[in-house]
Amino acid sequence: MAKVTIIGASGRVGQFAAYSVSQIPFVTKIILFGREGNEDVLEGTKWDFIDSFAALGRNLKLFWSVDPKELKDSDIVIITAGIPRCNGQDRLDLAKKNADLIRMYAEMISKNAPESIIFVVSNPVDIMTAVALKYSGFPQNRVFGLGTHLDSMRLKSFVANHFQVHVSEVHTRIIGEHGNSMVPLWSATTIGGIQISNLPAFASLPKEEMVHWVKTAGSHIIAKSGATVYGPGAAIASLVKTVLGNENRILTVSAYIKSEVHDIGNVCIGVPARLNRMGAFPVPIRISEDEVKKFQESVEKIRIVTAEVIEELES
Ligand SMILES: NC(=O)C1=CN([C@@H]2O[C@H](COP(=O)(O)OP(=O)(O)OC[C@H]3O[C@@H](n4cnc5c(N)ncnc54)[C@H](O)[C@@H]3O)[C@@H](O)[C@H]2O)C=CC1
Ligand SMILES: O=C([O-])CC(=O)C(=O)O
Repeated sequence: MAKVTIIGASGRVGQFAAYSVSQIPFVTKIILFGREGNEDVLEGTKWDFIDSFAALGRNLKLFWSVDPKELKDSDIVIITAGIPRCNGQDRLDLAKKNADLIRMYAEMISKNAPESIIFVVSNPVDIMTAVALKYSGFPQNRVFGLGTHLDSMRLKSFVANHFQVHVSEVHTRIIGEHGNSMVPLWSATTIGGIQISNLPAFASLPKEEMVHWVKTAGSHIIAKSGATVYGPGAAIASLVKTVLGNENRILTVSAYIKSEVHDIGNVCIGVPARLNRMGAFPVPIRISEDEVKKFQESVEKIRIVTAEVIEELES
């Protein structure tokens, strides 16, 4: 039994995330939360969802609301509200615009659902996670972001295709910024449990092309169809299932690190974290020298923008 609230439920990502979350068997209540003025969209979406539940034989309660009091007793609140980037923009270009909104929602959640877990999706997700952490006042484990989970899934799909294996045979991850400075961890990539560099086919793996694709996947999709929707929605639901199902899986989310990766810390960024009913717990890891260097660069980039955004919010 779990209650999930989706803030930004009139938007593209919010809607498909809500739909994907509605397929998790133990989710019994969903609130489609939106801003005033969007009541019609939320009402229409609610009835469309209810039709889908009838068709699929799902039995759960689903409401929409613009009233913060309805956040009460949410187990997890997903924030998808915010401006998306347009063709040609970088995710970081959204930082200052979306920060005010995330601050407002973090304070709202803290007041109305003080025991919940906050799951941030809005971009730039690492910085918005830091804003949500600061203004909710929640402990670090109870605020995390989608981070590089979707990037890791994108890479996994390419690697599986190259090796002609099922995606479940591939364990790989990308850490760092959900953006240009992301760092693929080949040192932590296995296929069927075998370290990828021990497989002869690794030599012909077009690693640079693959990583380039992962870095540009979002902008490519936005240029062609206007928005990324199904990838993020499914990735969001799989994290919600992991958290609320207390699965203790290790997935790569944006979380506050202290010193888990080679003593680098005091920032919210994509790292492997154990996810369970208490939230996200970064796992201490050791990676190759080259990966540490790139991760450090990614961290410093995010640290600077996070500090600028928080400074502006405080002024
Ligand atoms: N972290 C990730 O991997 C991903 C993040 N995103 C991010 O998610 C966010 C939403 O993307 P889409 O759903 O495509 O956008 P959208 O434009 O379809 O929906 C935006 C939602 O935010 C709400 N919103 C916008 N400005 C608001 C304001 N001032 N006050 C209250 N609500 C406001 C809208 O009402 C709507 O519900 C964007 O920031 C986007 O970049 C999207 C895909 C993946
Ligand atoms: O690219 C975007 O702006 C949306 C996003 O974060 C993604 O799909 O990775």
